[in-house]
Amino acid sequence: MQIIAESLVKNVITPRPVDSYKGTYGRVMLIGGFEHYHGAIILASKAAVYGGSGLVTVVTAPQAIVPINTQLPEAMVLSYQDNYQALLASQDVIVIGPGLGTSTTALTILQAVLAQITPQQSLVLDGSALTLLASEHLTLPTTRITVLTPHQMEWQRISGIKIADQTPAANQAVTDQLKAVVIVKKHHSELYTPHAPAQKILVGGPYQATGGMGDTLAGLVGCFLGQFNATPTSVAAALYLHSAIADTLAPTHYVVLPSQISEHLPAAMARLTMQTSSNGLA
Ligand SMILES: NC(=O)C1=CN([C@@H]2O[C@H](COP(=O)(O)OP(=O)(O)OC[C@H]3O[C@@H](n4cnc5c(N)ncnc54)[C@H](O)[C@@H]3O)[C@@H](O)[C@H]2O)[C@@H](O)CC1
Ligand SMILES: Nc1ncnc2c1ncn2[C@@H]1O[C@H](COP(=O)(O)OP(=O)(O)O)[C@@H](O)[C@H]1O
Ligand SMILES: [Mg+2]
Repeated sequence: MQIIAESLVKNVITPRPVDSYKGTYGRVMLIGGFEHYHGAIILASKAAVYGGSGLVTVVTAPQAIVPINTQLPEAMVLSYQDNYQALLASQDVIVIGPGLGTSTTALTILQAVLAQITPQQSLVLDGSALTLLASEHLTLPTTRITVLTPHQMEWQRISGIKIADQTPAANQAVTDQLKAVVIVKKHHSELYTPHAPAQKILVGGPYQATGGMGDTLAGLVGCFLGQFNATPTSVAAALYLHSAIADTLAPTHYVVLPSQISEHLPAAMARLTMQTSSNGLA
C-alpha cells in the first residue's frame, strides 16, 4: 500500500496567488449539529475555517445557531428550516453528517442534498450521513468527487464487511463499486480511490482517540476540496495533515483535542509552503 508523505501535501498546499479573493478558496456548506450533537458541526466547521475555506456556511438546528456564531463568527449560520436549498447551488462543496443524527428530519435533509447536488459540486459524507446511507440504502449522486469518511463500524454498515475482515482487497472492491473515495478511519487510516492504488498514513496515534476528531477531519477534507483541486490527492493531503499536526502536539499533549488541531492549521500550512526545513507542523 502506498504511504502518504509530506511531499504530497507540499504539492497540494501552495502559496496563495496575490490576485485572489475569498471566492478563490472555496464555498463550503456544512450540514449537521442536531440533537445533542451541536459540537460536531462546530468542530467540522472550525476545521474548514481554519484550513482556509473562503466562505463557510453552516446549516443546523435552530438552537445551535447562537453557539456556532459565538464560537465561529467567520461562518454564516442558518437553520435547516430556512431556505438553505437556495444557497446550495452556489456551493463548491457540501459536507453532511457530523452530528446530523438519524431522525426523520435528518433523513429528509440528506435525501434533499443527494437529490439537489450537481456534477460540478463535491460531496463529503461523514458520521450519521453514512449510517443513514447504509440503513436507508440511499444511492450516491453524480458529483465532481464524493468522499466517504467512515470509521470502521460505519464502514461495516456501508460495505457489509465486518471489521475483522476489512482487508485492503475487500475495501478496494467495495470502493470500486461505490465509485466514491473512501477514508477508512482507524490507527493509520487508509484511503481508497476507485480503480487506483490504495494509500495509508503512518502519522497519527491514540492521542487522537477523542470525540470530534473525525468531525474535524470531515471539515478539513471539505475545505481542501474547495480550496485546492477537487481530487483524491487533496483528500490525501487533508488526511495526512490532520494527523501530522496531532503527532507534533503529542509529545506535550497526552490527548490532542480536535479544536487544537484546527487552531494549528494556519501555522502548519504556512510552514509547508515555505522551503526551509521544519521542526514539526505545530
Ligand atoms: N461533540 C459532538 O457533538 C460529537 C458528535 N458526534 C456525532 O455523533 C454521531 C454518532 O457517531 P458515533 O461514531 O459516535 O456513533 P456510531 O454509533 O456511528 O459509531 C460508534 C460505534 O462504532 C463502534 N466502533 C468500532 N470501531 C470503531 C472505530 N474505529 N471508531 C469509532 N467507532 C468504532 C463503537 O464501538 C460504537 O459501537 C455522528 O453524527 C457524529 O458526528 C461524534 O463525532 C462525537 C462528538
Ligand atoms: N489510535 C488511533 N490512532 C490514530 N488515529 C486515531 C486513533 N483513534 C482515533 N483516531 C482518529 O480519530 C478520528 C476518529 O473519527 P470518528 O470516530 O469519526 O470520530 P468522531 O465521530 O467522534 O468525530 C479518525 O480520524 C481516526 O483515524
Ligand atoms: Mg465520526
